[in-house]
Amino acid sequence: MLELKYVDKRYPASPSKLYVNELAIPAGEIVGILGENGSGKTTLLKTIMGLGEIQGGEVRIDGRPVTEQFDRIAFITEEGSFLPNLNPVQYGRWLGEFFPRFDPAYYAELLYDYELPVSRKMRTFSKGQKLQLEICAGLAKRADYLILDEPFVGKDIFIRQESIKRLISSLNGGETVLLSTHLIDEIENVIDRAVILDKGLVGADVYMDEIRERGRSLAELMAEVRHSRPKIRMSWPT
Ligand SMILES: Nc1ncnc2c1ncn2[C@@H]1O[C@H](COP(=O)(O)OP(=O)(O)OP(=O)(O)O)[C@@H](O)[C@H]1O
Repeated sequence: MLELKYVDKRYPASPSKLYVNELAIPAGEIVGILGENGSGKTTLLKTIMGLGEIQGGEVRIDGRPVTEQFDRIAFITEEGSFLPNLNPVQYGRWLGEFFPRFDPAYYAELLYDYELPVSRKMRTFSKGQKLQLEICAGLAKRADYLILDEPFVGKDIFIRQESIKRLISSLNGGETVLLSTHLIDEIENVIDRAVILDKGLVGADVYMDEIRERGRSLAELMAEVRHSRPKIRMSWPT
């Protein structure tokens, strides 16, 4: 179980902030972290990963601070690996040194399944291949939490669909997936739950089954969150 309580995150010299009163995500859920540009999705995901200081509150996994359990989390970024001059085999050795649960045999199997060029430097990979390699690395870390921040940016529809399909089918049911994206139509049938951020606050937190039962769509719900935001009256000086 991932739990956030009274989390208060601010940036120096910026009016932006994130405040999460209470958010509990049981193991095994696939959760969409959604919201407009600048609503706080990346900030929330980084906070969950224990990156950067928070001004208040706590983030815990199974009752223990997230900062003591980095090995349980895999972060799959849109940029791909931070080690572009390595090839996937060398990258696998590096992962094995830093992630105690890393499973080299599973990694090799995934690289083969994804048909990735194993002896080419990662900087020569296409955006789609970089994403797929990061998915292989994330899964092979045998992490309990897979965090994907805007993984589909710059990828074509086939790579997007294939990557998400493979990722979901590779899960063993115990992993929790947190996925931020603007492509809500594409993940609507993949996620179990949607957490919609609005100006740094949780505007809605709903299960997809509930949305479907009510005959609603994610897009409608997001619009509702937007419209229920208190309006600030602006007037030009006379
Ligand atoms: N390092 C930083 N310093 C100051 N302000 C920041 C920093 N990072 C993010 N912010 C601000 O925090 C707010 C939330 O940013 P964040 O990147 O979390 O939003 P987002 O929902 O991921 O946006 P997008 O969909 O555009 O990627 C924004 O107003 C942003 O300008």
